[in-house]
Amino acid sequence: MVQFPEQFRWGTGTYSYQVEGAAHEDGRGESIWDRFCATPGTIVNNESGLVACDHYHRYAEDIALLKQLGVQMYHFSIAWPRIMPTGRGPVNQLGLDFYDRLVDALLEAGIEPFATLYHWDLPQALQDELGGWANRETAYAFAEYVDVVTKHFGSRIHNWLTLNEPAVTAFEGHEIGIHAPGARDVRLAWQTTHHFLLAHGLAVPIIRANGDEKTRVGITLNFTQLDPVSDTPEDVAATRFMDGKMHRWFLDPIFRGAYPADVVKHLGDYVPKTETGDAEIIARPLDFLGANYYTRSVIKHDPTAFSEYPSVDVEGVEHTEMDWEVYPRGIYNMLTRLHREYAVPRIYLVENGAAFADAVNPDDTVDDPRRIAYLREHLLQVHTAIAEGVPLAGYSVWALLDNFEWSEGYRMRFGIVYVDYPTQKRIMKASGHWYQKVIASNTVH
Ligand SMILES: CO[C@H](O)c1c[n+]2c([nH]1)[C@H](O)[C@@H](O)[C@H](O)[C@H]2CO
Repeated sequence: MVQFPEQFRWGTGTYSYQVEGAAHEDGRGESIWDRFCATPGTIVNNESGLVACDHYHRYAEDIALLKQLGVQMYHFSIAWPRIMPTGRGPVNQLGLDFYDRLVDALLEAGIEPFATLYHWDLPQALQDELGGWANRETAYAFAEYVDVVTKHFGSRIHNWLTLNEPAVTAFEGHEIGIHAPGARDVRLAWQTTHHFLLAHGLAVPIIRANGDEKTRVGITLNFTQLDPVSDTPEDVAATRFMDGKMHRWFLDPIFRGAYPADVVKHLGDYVPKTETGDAEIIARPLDFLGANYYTRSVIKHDPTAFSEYPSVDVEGVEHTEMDWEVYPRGIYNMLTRLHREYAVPRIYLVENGAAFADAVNPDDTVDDPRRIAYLREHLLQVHTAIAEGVPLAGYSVWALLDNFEWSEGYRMRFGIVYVDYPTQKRIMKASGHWYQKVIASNTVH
């Protein structure tokens, strides 16, 4: 049994496009994910976030679940297309009204809102008019949107995350093309990384100016344990590059003020175009780093590869429904690395969880022992990292609800609460009951 620190905060989360639904309601504008999902063949079963978990209407019921769990914090994202339906200019009051209801209900429930300003749902109008994140102008449009939102919520929301996982939306959305907007252009993908980071840096002082003495600002980055399939120089070099692409390309400009030289060298003339002053904007000091961890990837060299090296499947070990290896030690490695190599002032673990084939029993219960085991093993590693001095202030399990899992649609269930989509009935899974006890006792057995 391990005891977590006194002030340690427990949470969970959802994100706008994955749970809200109400895609055409109350003035919400089209997002690139609405457009992407409308393109046949992009999403399993051609599903979309049009209805999702109907959280837009059922948020009070979902906050009651948060209260039942006993969480102290709740991660959610604000949908830019609800606030500024065309991305710039006119503000949609009904969009602000929804998040007013959500935030006020969270505060009423004694739950700290952790708001992410961008979780991939760019207004489609900006994709059409500017080319989306390929255009530097979109970073400035993001800054305008951030100003509107933080002026409105700055006295009630004190924990802000500018972006969620710029690496994932940059490369899966613009290089691999399995995420919106579905581009497949290596040069464009790398250029979007710079515009995401610029958007982040532009947002930081705006959030602070519109906040108060309790305002804290961060960004959420994704981390995967990366190991070479062999110790040959080629496999080791391929792994180092992927660590550069997915981790250091974002950590270094934010915490060290420059892109990693080895990746810049590798990219050659594919390196993004930047402007004087960008590095200083991106490196504006943060109060905390949000970190997401799920799995390990074992990387191998491929002589034809340039920007993406393949991973190999590891036999004989547990995998989740996403075919992700269960590798708890990786969360420890990630946390201690951030502390050791980047001296991050404070870290929140924003997402950690697993998809398993959950099913409802005849008595309306959901047994998910594998998710409990996954969470327990990762939390034990988290505790070890904290005991070694990592400034981890809180942990948030992904996710509160089963939800729209991007290109996988609804077949992947990450929730500690089961969602029966046809009826929208919520059922707390065994893992939810287990997590409730963890929070109540602040211990993991
Ligand atoms: C390698 O996993 C990534 O870090 C990652 C995993 N996940 C994410 N990022 C996204 O932030 C969530 O929207 C997903 O629902 C969630 C589960 O897939």
